[in-house]
Amino acid sequence: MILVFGKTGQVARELATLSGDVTCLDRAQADLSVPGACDAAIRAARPDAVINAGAFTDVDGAETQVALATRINGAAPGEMGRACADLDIPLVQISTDYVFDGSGHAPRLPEDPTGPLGVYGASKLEGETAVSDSGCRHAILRTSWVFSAHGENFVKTMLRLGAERELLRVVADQIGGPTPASVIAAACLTMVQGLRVGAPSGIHHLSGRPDISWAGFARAVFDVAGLDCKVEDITTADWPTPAVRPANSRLDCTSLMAVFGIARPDWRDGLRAVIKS
Ligand SMILES: NC(=O)C1=CN([C@@H]2O[C@H](COP(=O)(O)OP(=O)(O)OC[C@H]3O[C@@H](n4cnc5c(N)ncnc54)[C@H](OP(=O)(O)O)[C@@H]3O)[C@@H](O)[C@H]2O)C=CC1
Ligand SMILES: Cc1cn([C@H]2C[C@H](O)[C@@H](COP(=O)(O)OP(=O)(O)O[C@H]3O[C@@H](C)C(=O)[C@@H](O)[C@H]3O)O2)c(=O)[nH]c1=O
Repeated sequence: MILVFGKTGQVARELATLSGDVTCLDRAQADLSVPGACDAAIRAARPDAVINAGAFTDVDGAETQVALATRINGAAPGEMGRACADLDIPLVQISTDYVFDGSGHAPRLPEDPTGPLGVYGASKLEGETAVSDSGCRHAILRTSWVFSAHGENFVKTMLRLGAERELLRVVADQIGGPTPASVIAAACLTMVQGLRVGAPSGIHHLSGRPDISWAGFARAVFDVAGLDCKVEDITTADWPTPAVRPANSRLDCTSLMAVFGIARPDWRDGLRAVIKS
């Protein structure tokens, strides 16, 4: 059995759909903000592997809830890692493109220098380090711009706003790869299997192709949904937010193919499926 944290989230919901071998825990069963809760949950469940799909994902909210975001995204994964090391089971930790500073135009490799611009990214980077330092067999999967039919995401925001308005202003100078939650869930399961049969611990990237701006992604959403809403390209400076987002979120995903045989998905397929559902 694979134990999954973050039951109500986008990725965990897809994990539960994909596999009958997962047990997902919600906040009431394991509160990631409470020291000891993850350790106790793992020891009680005695799983064969753990996937952490739980996180504080409110990027702007993290700027003012620093301690809580850091506890959930930084300390809790470390606690999971230490429990997994003790029980000799693998851990898959999901992380984010927001650990990078967004400079330049080249796709980031897993080993490239990090430099988070905000609290969310910094807290997720702390989680990565804590998992790496825990001594467990692990895979850290950095992904980006996650969307699904459930929960909070950019696609659902665009569908809501696009149905109400004729024109939306959307930033065109932040570039990244939208990624279906279902693809991330499938990748997590593949990585668990790989780690169980000896794949090396490490960090990998997974994002949908082709890379695009948020404005371009919004246009694709309206196109697929048949919504008559225009998109005006704006700059990051035109859309001030509490947290600074990276301009270049391109991820180089080749190591995921090399180690686990997982290819970059075309996000347009996922978008059609999500909007249809
Ligand atoms: N969303 C995105 O665009 C991206 C996400 N990621 C990463 O992917 C992973 C999955 O993200 P996604 O599925 O979108 O996440 P969601 O925001 O959809 O879900 C987050 C989950 O974490 C849970 N959670 C939050 N706080 C706590 C807590 N204190 N105790 C227990 N559970 C808690 C939430 O529970 P509740 O419903 O109770 O709040 C929810 O189940 C995360 O690690 C995230 O950082 C990476 C890149 C992009
Ligand atoms: C709603 C809206 C947003 N925007 C901009 C703001 C921002 O720069 C960009 C994306 O907005 P959001 O706030 O939805 O996205 P954001 O919460 O920043 O998404 C991030 O979430 C975390 C969890 C991650 O890990 C990242 O990979 C990424 O997916 O779009 C517009 O320009 N116009 C709009 O109408």
